[in-house]
Amino acid sequence: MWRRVASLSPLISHSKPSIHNQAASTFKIWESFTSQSETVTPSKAAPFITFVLGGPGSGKGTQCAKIVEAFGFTHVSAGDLLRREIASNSAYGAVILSTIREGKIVPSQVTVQLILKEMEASDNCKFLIDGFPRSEENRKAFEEVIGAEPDVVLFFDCPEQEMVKRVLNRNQGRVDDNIETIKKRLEVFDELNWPIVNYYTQRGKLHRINAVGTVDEIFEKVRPIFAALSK
Ligand SMILES: Nc1ncnc2c1ncn2[C@@H]1O[C@H](COP(=O)(O)OP(=O)(O)O)[C@@H](O)[C@H]1O
Ligand SMILES: Nc1ccn([C@H]2C[C@H](O)[C@@H](COP(=O)(O)OP(=O)(O)O)O2)c(=O)n1
Ligand SMILES: [Mg+2]
Repeated sequence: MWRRVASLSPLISHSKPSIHNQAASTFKIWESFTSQSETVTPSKAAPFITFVLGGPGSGKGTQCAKIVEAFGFTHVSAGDLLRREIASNSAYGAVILSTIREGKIVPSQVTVQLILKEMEASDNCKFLIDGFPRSEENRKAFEEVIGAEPDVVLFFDCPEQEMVKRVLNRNQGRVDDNIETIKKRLEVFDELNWPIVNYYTQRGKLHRINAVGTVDEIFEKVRPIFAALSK
């Protein structure tokens, strides 16, 4: 495992080394990495982070499962973490539920803390952060709290009509998988997603993937991105 991660390390970049070092102390994995190889410098041993963008129903979760299987990432789904929070009747649960039901975005502070906790609890160092960031506010909050930028950003680009069709057929009993909420989610997505896409395009990190096709066809476009990194 370490060798694979070490081989990914030349592609790992971090824009704010000082904040990163500060946040690094919060990662158990950081300590284990730095003690595992004498050739590894701290900046190379940081977590390898992939953000997974795309509208509702674009296939993020489905492709994440394939990436986990093929490349050993840990899947951190922002939506799943928020739904877990609702189910646990936590202090934030009611607010999260009404926000999701309205098709809006939960305050970044809440989501980033949940993501951070999940990353801290993992022994893995390769993370797929699915459904995040969904706004510039999300993106900035992550950078401030975690102190690192993603190494790779995937964007599953899917026509609205196809996304609506998939969400309505999803059948997972989700409160937001109904036509009224989907319309709102698509409006929010259209309003907030493009600045994020533009930001990571400018930074040379974005991989735009046409999300129309079978699950396997789409994964064949995803695979080379990670295969190249682990060479
Ligand atoms: N390429 C695809 N073609 C058709 N249906 C798909 C495809 N990928 C995923 N699905 C289905 O569409 C629905 C939404 O997929 P999901 O992975 O949950 O998307 P997201 O996480 O982006 O909302 C699910 O029911 C899933 O099985
Ligand atoms: N970064 C995030 C991710 C999800 N949410 C909320 C709002 C989203 O509509 C719901 C569901 O997110 P999820 O990623 O599970 O949704 P899809 O898989 O794209 O259908 O959670 C959020 O507020 N902030
Ligand atoms: Mg999903």
